[in-house]
Amino acid sequence: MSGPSTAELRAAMPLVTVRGLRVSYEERAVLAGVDLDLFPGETVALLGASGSGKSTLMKSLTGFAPISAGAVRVAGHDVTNLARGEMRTLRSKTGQVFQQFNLIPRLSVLTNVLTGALHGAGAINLLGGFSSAHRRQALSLLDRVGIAHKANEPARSLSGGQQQRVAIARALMQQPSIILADEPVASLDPKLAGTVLELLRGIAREDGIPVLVSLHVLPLALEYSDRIVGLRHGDIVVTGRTAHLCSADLAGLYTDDARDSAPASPPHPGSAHVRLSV
Ligand SMILES: Nc1ncnc2c1ncn2[C@@H]1O[C@H](COP(=O)(O)OP(=O)(O)OP(=O)(O)O)[C@@H](O)[C@H]1O
Repeated sequence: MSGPSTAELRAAMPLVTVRGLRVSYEERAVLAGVDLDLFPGETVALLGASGSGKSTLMKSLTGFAPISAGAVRVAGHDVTNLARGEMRTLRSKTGQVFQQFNLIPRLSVLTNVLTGALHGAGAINLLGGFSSAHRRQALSLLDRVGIAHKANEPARSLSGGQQQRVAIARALMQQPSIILADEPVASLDPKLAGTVLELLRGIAREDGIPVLVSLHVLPLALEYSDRIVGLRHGDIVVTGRTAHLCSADLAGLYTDDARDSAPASPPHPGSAHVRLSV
């Protein structure tokens, strides 16, 4: 199945709009004025060396980073100015997938998926347990990620790749408007990594939601994303359709330099400052 065309992506309204985002920790700028749009149905790979600001950018989308300047809108919410109670709504719409899966090991696979419904809060009666509708939904999601046969096994008995599928099903239980996956395959071997990224990309397309996935392995980004955004010292220095980029365009993200860890603005002369049209 082919991905959304450029025209289709452009026609759609971005679900995420970030403009001039600055995040500082103890007066040290970690994001130095980042602009980003995420469109429905696309998988965007976020690349950059360790400490370049990938996780901070993701945290900024859910209000977990100390934003000092700029505008961040996610699914209609102004993250820099959330009304009372809006933070919970925003986070309930944001499916998150992590490197270490973050499952509850002793609980069954099915129960782990059901915990995704807790983000919706009110609908769940914790004392009474989950509704049969939620159970049916969770089972159907486990089927979708190819792991329904493990529903009653404790999560700890699953392999890493299987656990990440459970974590993805849990994220889908939230009926998310967006999925943020922070190094979701860093603990998996390359073959499993590919299948998990293929799954995420399929979800983006089928459900028409953006998936933002941070990765450390260039070939995986080049194979499993529609668009690439490369951070260097808190600044986006490479961005473009994946089909228009190659490893050489991205190498500058990882070159050493003599800088301290403060963000570069303007970028270091040796860095790739590539902007390709979407
Ligand atoms: N809570 C915090 N307090 C102080 N500094 C922080 C905090 N969180 C992140 N930083 C700093 O911000 C910079 C960017 O961190 P971030 O985790 O966003 O990088 P990253 O690109 O995701 O790195 P990695 O690939 O290693 O996960 C780093 O220098 C980090 O030390």
